[in-house]
Amino acid sequence: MGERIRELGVKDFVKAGLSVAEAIEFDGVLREIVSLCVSSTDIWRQIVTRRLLKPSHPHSFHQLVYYSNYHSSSHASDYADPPLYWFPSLEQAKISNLGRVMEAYGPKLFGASYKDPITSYPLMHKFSVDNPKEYWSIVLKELSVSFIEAPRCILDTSDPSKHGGTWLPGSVLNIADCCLQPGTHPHKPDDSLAIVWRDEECDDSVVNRMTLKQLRQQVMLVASAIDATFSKGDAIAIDMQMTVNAVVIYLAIVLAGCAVVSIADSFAPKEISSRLRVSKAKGIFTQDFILRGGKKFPLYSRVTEATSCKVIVVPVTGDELGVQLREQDISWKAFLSSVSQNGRSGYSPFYQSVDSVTNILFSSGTTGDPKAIPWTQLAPIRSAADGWAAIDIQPGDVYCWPTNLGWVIGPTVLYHCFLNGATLALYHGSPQGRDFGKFVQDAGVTILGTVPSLVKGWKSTQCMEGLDWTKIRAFCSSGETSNVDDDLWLSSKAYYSQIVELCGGTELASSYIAGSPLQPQAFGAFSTASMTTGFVIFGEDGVAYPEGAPCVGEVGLFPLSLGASDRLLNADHDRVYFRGMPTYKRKVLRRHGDIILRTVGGYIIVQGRADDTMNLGGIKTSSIEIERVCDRADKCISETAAVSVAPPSGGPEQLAIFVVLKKGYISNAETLKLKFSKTIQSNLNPLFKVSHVKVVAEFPRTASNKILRRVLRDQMKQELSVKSRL
Ligand SMILES: Nc1ncnc2c1ncn2[C@@H]1O[C@H](COP(=O)(O)OP(=O)(O)OP(=O)(O)O)[C@@H](O)[C@H]1O
Repeated sequence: MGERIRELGVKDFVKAGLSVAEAIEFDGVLREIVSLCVSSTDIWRQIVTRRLLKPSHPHSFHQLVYYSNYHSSSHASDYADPPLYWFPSLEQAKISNLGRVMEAYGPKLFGASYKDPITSYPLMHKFSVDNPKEYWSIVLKELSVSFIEAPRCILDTSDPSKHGGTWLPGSVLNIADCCLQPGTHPHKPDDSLAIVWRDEECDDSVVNRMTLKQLRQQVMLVASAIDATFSKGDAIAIDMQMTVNAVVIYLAIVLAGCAVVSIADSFAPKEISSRLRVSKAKGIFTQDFILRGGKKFPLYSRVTEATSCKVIVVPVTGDELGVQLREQDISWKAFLSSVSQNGRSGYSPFYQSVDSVTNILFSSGTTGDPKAIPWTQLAPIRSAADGWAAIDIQPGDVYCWPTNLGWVIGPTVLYHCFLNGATLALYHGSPQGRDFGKFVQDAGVTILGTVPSLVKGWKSTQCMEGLDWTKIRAFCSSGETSNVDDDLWLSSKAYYSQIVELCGGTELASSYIAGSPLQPQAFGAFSTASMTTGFVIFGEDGVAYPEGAPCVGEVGLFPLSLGASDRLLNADHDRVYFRGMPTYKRKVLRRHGDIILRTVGGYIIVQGRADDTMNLGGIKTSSIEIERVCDRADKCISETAAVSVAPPSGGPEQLAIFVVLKKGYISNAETLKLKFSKTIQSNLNPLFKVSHVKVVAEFPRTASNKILRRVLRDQMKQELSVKSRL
């Protein structure tokens, strides 16, 4: 293991971009480390613990060290554990949220079996799955959640038709009020910072700040205005950038006992219209324009094309609107001025049962039409608990995740912050350029959330070079499979901070697999099922593989889950998530549709969606497995998408690979076909044959940037059928 790193010398380091003096110094320390360590993992652990690799070093140098160290351990077997890049320290583990709770409760719960938060993590996880009532009664005390009427119990399983269980029955609360009230545990005084933000094109000005008290006052004012215009229970949409105003409006709608309809600001009128129709929205908050990358894009006009219902229009900059309004619509300023003097002095939150709907979200639609998923007040609690355990969000953290309230991450981030006492950091502009990175630096962001395509862009344009991101103690990544090399780049920007992978679903209000601050981490892999989540991996026969066994198959979630959906507005919930699923220990499993691989050491790698699985010559494989090796087949490749298609004349499925080239590179399908064949045959399976390669300018994606492989598959099918008719 790691023999390649033992062969590296000063010359190699200089070639990878270090100065001679730096290279000599690095070589000296590396030689000492290598002579002391037996395994690649130990070598890497020493390198990162001693902070030998610096954010200022060129990426080529980071690559040289990482890949030389882990070279021979890759592809050792299909189920080998992935290389580790991050390791928890016992000291840190003990002050993490979950570690602290484990130190307090561990000896009582597990007796002499309890050792410490790292060693005993598997025990604690199992406990949370087997005893969700006890786990939740501990965690609820850690979150900023208070009930006006306490729940009768944590979980009631007496109704067999409710596969997911009845959680916190009888309880009454207002979850937005929980976000806005000060508290001592978590530490959330009135003068703590609730939001910090910066407008685009104000990159040299100080970061704006809003305390919890100021946020509460603003939210109450908007909630009073909502009361004056709408009725309790109304669905009210938000189609805006994720600005401070959007966050205030979101919380105000919930505080007023209405339901937010989340619509991403990138949608076309048709998509806006269908979301408003499905949710029966009574009104919509929007902006006159969107400001992104210095350009203004119309938004109000898109919304009016979609609906005749009342639109409340927030100006993108300043106080005045840049558009003429329809008769039924109203400006933000006029809307706020509808509040009487009385209404300005305070507001009584609308307390309602825990299962009332607070938000209607839409899944991204990679497998079909987007599903309209109602979030009750349980979903925010679940989201916050997930962030508490997996991301270890704490008071004092400054948490930034560029997204939109129309994607599950949007509302998730709000609850992550406000129910855990962290500060939300918002950049009012595009996250793709250096300006965003400067905001991250200036705001002192400690947790930065990402999606893989964003990281790919930052790395390839090198726009973040020279910025100081070393306050970041954890990155997060979600939405799509991340790319190992992009993550190597990202993590290196903060001396190899952890990247917490999260994979879940809008309908779960959480992740089902995640990283953990209590376990060593590997790029692009998950180290655990999220707390309280149990699952099995089952084969095509529907039979579950033994617990913990290395295997690959479809995931089936244990059905009991606080915060997971129990209804859909535009589809049959039972049919979508339960019908036709295998049972395990006499309980029907919940469908999630992901194909996952479990390694010998229990790491999990997402292989894609069940519908993206292909059968190549009788061997089942997944798109993502193929793309992982093809992405690295040549320097000219930006990304690849693999699909399989049945030829028009019938017969076995054929493998087709779509390629997007890096800017400024050229290549042709034939050359790439040879390269892909070679790398697939040597890294995956000598029997896999690449039948078609197509270079395209970009991939079709969902509005949230997920590759639509079903569209590529249809496109290839069509091309093949045209060819066969010629
Ligand atoms: N970190 C991640 N790594 C790999 N895949 C991920 C990750 N995060 C999310 N995903 C993928 O996204 C899915 C969840 O996305 P979402 O809830 O928007 O539903 P969707 O499946 O894309 O949409 P629809 O249900 O409408 O088809 C996961 O099941 C998984 O396939």
